[in-house]
Amino acid sequence: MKVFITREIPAIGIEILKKAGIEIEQWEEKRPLTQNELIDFCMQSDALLSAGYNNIDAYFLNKCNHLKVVSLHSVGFDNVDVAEATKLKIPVGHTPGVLNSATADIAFLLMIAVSRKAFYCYEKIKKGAWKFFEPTADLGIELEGKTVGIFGLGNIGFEMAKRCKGAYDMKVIYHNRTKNPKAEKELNAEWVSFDHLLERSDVISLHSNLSEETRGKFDRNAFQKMKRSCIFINTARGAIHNEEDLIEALEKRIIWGAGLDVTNPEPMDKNNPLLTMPSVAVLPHIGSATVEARNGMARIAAQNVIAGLNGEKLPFPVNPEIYRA
Ligand SMILES: NC(=O)C1=CN([C@@H]2O[C@H](COP(=O)(O)OP(=O)(O)OC[C@H]3O[C@@H](n4cnc5c(N)ncnc54)[C@H](O)[C@@H]3O)[C@@H](O)[C@H]2O)C=CC1
Ligand SMILES: O=C(O)C(=O)CO
Repeated sequence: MKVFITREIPAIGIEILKKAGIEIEQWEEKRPLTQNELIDFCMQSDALLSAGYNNIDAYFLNKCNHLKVVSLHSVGFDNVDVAEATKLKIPVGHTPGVLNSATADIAFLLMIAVSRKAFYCYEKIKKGAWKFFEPTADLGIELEGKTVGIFGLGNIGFEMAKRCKGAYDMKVIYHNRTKNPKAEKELNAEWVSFDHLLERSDVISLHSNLSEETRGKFDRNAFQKMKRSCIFINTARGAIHNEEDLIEALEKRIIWGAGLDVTNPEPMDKNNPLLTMPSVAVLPHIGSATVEARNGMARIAAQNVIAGLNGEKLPFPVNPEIYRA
């Protein structure tokens, strides 16, 4: 049995696969594979371990419908046509849980960085523009006792809410498809409608999946409903907000600031106007970039491959319905 891996992953994942006697072929180049290259490699393999947001669409899946498993080295699965995989009975695996703390830390870091214009002030020093102490310059806003609105209160959203509550005694409100009893009990979190989330939050932090329902949901209309002092944080997926509308909202001071770990497209162009705005902080999609999280992801991704190749239920399937009936 052979697995094709689309980018270097932590050694623990390779060790687990080797121990299970699985042959490994890995993409060695730094550039991302084209879809045709991906198809060519997968034609020679029984499983795919996708570690670089490859486009796993209906075309790919139908070409490679012999695959016994598509294992993602990520929790997000918006790069996969899951409905088509399910139709073709190809199990898709992902890596939930192990990256909750790492990703919530980045959301929390961005929130504080934006509230105090930290990235902008750092750039100021590097440019030699720090001349003297100015009592009215670079003023931020404080977070203590403010309201954080979580959009998508699942695993990572819960960890972000916990940090906000614990560090700043923030009031937690959230908008999610379903209510989250654990967050309501432990964090006194309150479910609110989408409009109330926009209107009441001092900080809005996105933690939902990217889907056709959430694509572009944070647009001009949404920004206009937010407080003028609102800080907008996105560590979920860049396509959940409309970038043009976000730039406009910041330029016209409709909202106060924004912190992004994810952009659309990625990488962000170095001349993007967001990169020079005082109350904006941008990071290059490093939410899960800790040793602990990445090792956990590699381990789970390898375990999903092994289960798929053995014809067993994946430990962490995205489409568990293929095992029913
Ligand atoms: N920046 C980074 O490096 C990382 C980004 N992510 C992103 O974070 C997302 C969330 O990850 P988890 O918390 O593990 O997933 P999760 O499945 O535990 O939580 C997602 C939550 O969003 C909710 N949701 C989905 N669509 C919604 C809608 N239309 N309206 C309201 N709520 C909705 C779901 O009900 C669920 O509670 C991933 O899908 C991924 O895109 C994940 C890890 C790292
Ligand atoms: O897991 C994900 O979905 C990421 O974005 C990176 O870990």
